[in-house]
Amino acid sequence: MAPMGIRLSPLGVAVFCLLGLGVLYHLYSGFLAGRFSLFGLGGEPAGGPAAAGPAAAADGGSVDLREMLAVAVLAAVRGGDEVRRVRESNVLHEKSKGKTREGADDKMTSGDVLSNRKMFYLLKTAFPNVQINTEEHVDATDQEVILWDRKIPEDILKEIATPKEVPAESVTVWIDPLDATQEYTEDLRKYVTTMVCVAVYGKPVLGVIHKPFSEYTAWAMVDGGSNVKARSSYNEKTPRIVVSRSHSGMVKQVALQTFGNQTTIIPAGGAGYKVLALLDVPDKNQEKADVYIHVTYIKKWDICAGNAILKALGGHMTTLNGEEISYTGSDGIDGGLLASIGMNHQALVKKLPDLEKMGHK
Ligand SMILES: Nc1ncnc2c1ncn2[C@@H]1O[C@H](COP(=O)(O)O)[C@@H](OP(=O)(O)O)[C@H]1O
Ligand SMILES: [Mg+2]
Repeated sequence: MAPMGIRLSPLGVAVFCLLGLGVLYHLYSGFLAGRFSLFGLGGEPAGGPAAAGPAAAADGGSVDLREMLAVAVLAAVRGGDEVRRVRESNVLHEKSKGKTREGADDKMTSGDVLSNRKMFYLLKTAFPNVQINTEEHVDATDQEVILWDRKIPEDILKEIATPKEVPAESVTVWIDPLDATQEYTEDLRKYVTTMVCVAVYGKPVLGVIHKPFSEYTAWAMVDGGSNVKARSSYNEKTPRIVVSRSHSGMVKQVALQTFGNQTTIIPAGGAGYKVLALLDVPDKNQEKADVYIHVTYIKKWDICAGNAILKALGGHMTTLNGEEISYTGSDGIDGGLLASIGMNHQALVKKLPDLEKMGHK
């Protein structure tokens, strides 16, 4: 006989244990589902978001995209301060990193290097577990610990009410510390931008384009919010086409062949500037265009932020064949670029001539 008359019924113990396990399971699965809800980003690894969540939690933890946006804006502005300071000093220390495939000088200045240092270390210190790809070399012996005060600006909080958590290992950040370096060396300041992009599973999700000489910043998050919008109308029939002024290749021939001789071509520097030309940007130095076309090789840090912003606003940036661009893996893309908003993008793709037949490649 049990002492004090307490007898444990085996059935009671079993029911109690089962109930306990049920409560634990409920708490655990609910917690993870909330933490890693990917708010319609798609592109999760095989097995879906349920597979992504626990695996990622065990590895690099999660990051909040709303916080990443706050730091990305700060990084673009701080990098831009360096870009402006160097330009105003008139001591650019301009040099060539080599040649592009087409034989143009691939330039770099102190503006690129110092902006890169600020932008990279701000993002890396705030988010040590995410992959960051940047245009310029990061000097590990010249580190700068720049702490983020963890404040999310009001305009971001107003647009994006809740945190957006994703697994840290799903994220790739792309930094362009100085877009339009060629034009920067020519003192064509309006074309210059600093850019940050965050891709999740290779899809561009948030983008920041900052103009250091106008102190204007555009940002947007797919399924989140933005501080910039599309214009109310675009000319689809005879569009104004913005193209590269220093890496043009056959772009003018392509544009005229596609849209006819009545089409206006606007040569401009910087991929960031050219994406802003498609949007409603309150900057008197910003030209306006209906379509952005690029035909030569281009790097992902040049285009990711613009791609994310266009996507967030309902526009498109694809290769000239209409293929989506994946922002993981290699640094560059070969298939050219077509960017549009407020028009039928696939119809534009169909109109474009076959570049291979035009002898582009
Ligand atoms: N064929 C090419 N090869 C390498 N980089 C290219 C390129 N065409 C454009 N780019 C880069 O893409 C950005 C926009 O180019 P563009 O002003 O000609 O439209 C510039 O970035 P950076 O200024 O950051 O180097 C430029 O160097
Ligand atoms: Mg650059």
